[in-house]
Amino acid sequence: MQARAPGKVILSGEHSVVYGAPALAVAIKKHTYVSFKPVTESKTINTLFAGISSGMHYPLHALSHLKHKLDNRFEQFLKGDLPVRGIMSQPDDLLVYAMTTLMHHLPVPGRVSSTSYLPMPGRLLSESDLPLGAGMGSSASAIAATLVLFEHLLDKPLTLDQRFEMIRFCERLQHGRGSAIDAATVTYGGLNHIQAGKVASIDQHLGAHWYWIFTGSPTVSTGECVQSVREHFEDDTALWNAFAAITRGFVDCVGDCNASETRNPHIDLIKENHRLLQRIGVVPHSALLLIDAIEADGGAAKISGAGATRGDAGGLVIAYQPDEQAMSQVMSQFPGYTWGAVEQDSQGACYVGD
Ligand SMILES: Nc1ncnc2c1ncn2[C@@H]1O[C@H](COP(=O)(O)OP(=O)(O)O)[C@@H](O)[C@H]1O
Ligand SMILES: C[C@@](O)(CCOP(=O)(O)O)CC(=O)O
Repeated sequence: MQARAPGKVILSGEHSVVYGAPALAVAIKKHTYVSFKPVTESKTINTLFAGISSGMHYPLHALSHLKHKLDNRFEQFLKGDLPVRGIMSQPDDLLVYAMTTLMHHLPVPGRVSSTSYLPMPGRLLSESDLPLGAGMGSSASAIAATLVLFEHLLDKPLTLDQRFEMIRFCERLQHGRGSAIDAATVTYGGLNHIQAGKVASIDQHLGAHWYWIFTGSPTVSTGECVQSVREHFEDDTALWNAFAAITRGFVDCVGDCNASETRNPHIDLIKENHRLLQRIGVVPHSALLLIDAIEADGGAAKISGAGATRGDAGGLVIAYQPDEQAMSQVMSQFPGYTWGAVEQDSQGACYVGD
């Protein structure tokens, strides 16, 4: 039994979304796959998450306790008594928490005690095309696939909106007070407009010429980056309005631009967006060199996601370059970076099969 969920890239609106501006993000054809194999003679959920851990055993009878413990730690985080990284003890906790949250939510006839929440024992496995902490939404993607998997297993489907809310709820253990961007894109797929926690799907295709480039994991977490930007720019309404205007520009032209013969307005919007991201200090020097090289060849590029307020790696960069050869040539000057075309996935998290 397997489910999968896409990753995402943010086209516009990172950071400004925190101050009420809109954001535009797209689900991409890079997936997390989560599967479950029942093991009847066992009494645990045995995790096996490729590239994440060598596996943990979670006794079924202790799952409710784990959930309460993590919920309490989140409260401590909210009070400022615990850093966000202190909420979970190990990376495996997140998907086990997601599974347990779903069980607790479901109406179980005659449920009288916490033991009636028990799921069946077995192996919970995952593998992913998404690098962790790289601005591609790996945690929301893994949570979404886990929820879909157990919804199917228990024959209790959530509505898309319920699933979106539950992903946001679980993701808070990893991201603290993050925005709805990741939960929205992994749930609904395609292009999404996110503002003040509300999501609207945009029935358009992003089109060609978009690229993602991974410039290495930032040493600073998304939460720290957001905090540092907040300290300096929280009250700069004019700045956040300028970001908002750019995102609205993207939304206005996203479908139409594909058919246009004239100079593509994406290029100017991305350049403007990049200048504003530089102003808030989230574009490290290495990313700047790459973006300058892409601009010199007639394209445009910007940080996608939190970026980094210190350290040399800037995480994910997205580029728009109509000339495919120019893109390959410029990337040959940066052999350390992985990159590829952004392929839109119109489908959100879904069940794959038995
Ligand atoms: N394939 C996966 N299987 C299990 N857990 C995953 C997987 N991908 C991500 N996670 C969870 O998400 C965490 C990474 O979250 P984070 O560093 O915030 O990355 P991102 O910004 O890509 O969401 C991991 O430590 C783990 O708890
Ligand atoms: C900086 C921010 O706007 C986007 C962060 O994106 P990511 O975690 O780098 O994918 C924070 C948020 O929206 O929660």
